[in-house]
Amino acid sequence: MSEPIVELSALTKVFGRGRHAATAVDGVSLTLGRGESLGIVGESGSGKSTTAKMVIGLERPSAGRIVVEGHDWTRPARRVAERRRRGRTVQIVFQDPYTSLDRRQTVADCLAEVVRLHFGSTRAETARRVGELADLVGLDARQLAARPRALSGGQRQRVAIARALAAEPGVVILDEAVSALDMSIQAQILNLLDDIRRDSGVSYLFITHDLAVVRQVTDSVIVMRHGRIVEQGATAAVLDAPRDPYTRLLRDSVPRPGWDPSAVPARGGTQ
Ligand SMILES: Nc1ncnc2c1ncn2[C@@H]1O[C@H](COP(=O)(O)OP(=O)(O)OP(=O)(O)O)[C@@H](O)[C@H]1O
Repeated sequence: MSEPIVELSALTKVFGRGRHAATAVDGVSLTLGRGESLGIVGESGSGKSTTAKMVIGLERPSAGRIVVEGHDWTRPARRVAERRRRGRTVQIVFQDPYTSLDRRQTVADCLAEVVRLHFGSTRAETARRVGELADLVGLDARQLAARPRALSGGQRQRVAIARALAAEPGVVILDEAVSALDMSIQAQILNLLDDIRRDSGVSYLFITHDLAVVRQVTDSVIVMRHGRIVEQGATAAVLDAPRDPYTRLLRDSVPRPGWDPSAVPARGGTQ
């Protein structure tokens, strides 16, 4: 494996207290290497997003350790400079970028803001970088001048990806980032993400419930259930010959030619 960029050890998150305590993430350990793409799959509520939120500091771990680029990120950053450094190192793209884009800002202004924040660039440098980012994700001049409401879902997701890349991060977490897009747009965005990774060496943590997406864009995969890792390994090996009954169930639940829904065992069968 390449040099580790994110290392999680026995990461745990318990929401609530006493009788109301619920363990959302239960002792998750994983390593993401520089330039690698790691998938986290599992059904709704299995703890995928909570794991991601702990990495970017949106949730505080109850136990365990987070190390990013060799620095301990388990505790929240106290100083502004440290918060900014962390924000620059790991970026996240959510399923619905509309909620996280400022409706009053043009796309160009939105990207320029991030470039200035992280690099303090001059106007000319910022404009040049915004142009590069737009080229990278395939946004044209008209789209750069538009506000988010005038863009399609796929175009907005390109903006969200460009904004994440504007910080020149080592890691981008993609949390169901292509789930809301129709199949052809999804394929375009996945190809784009693949090209960007090859050219820039960025690492992806790819959170999804969609095994077809995992197969297309990840090198290795982790399968989560009830907050725990039930299986992990190289993506092709896990998907072609799953060892865990839950992974088999996930795989067999995906419709494909000749698929027989009646052959998928009931959930209880995997307990
Ligand atoms: N802020 C919170 N307070 C209490 N419980 C929470 C909170 N956030 C998440 N949970 C619970 O933690 C568990 C894991 O949720 P999480 O969102 O991480 O799952 P997920 O695998 O990402 O699901 P989905 O694919 O639906 O987003 C769920 O049972 C959820 O209800």
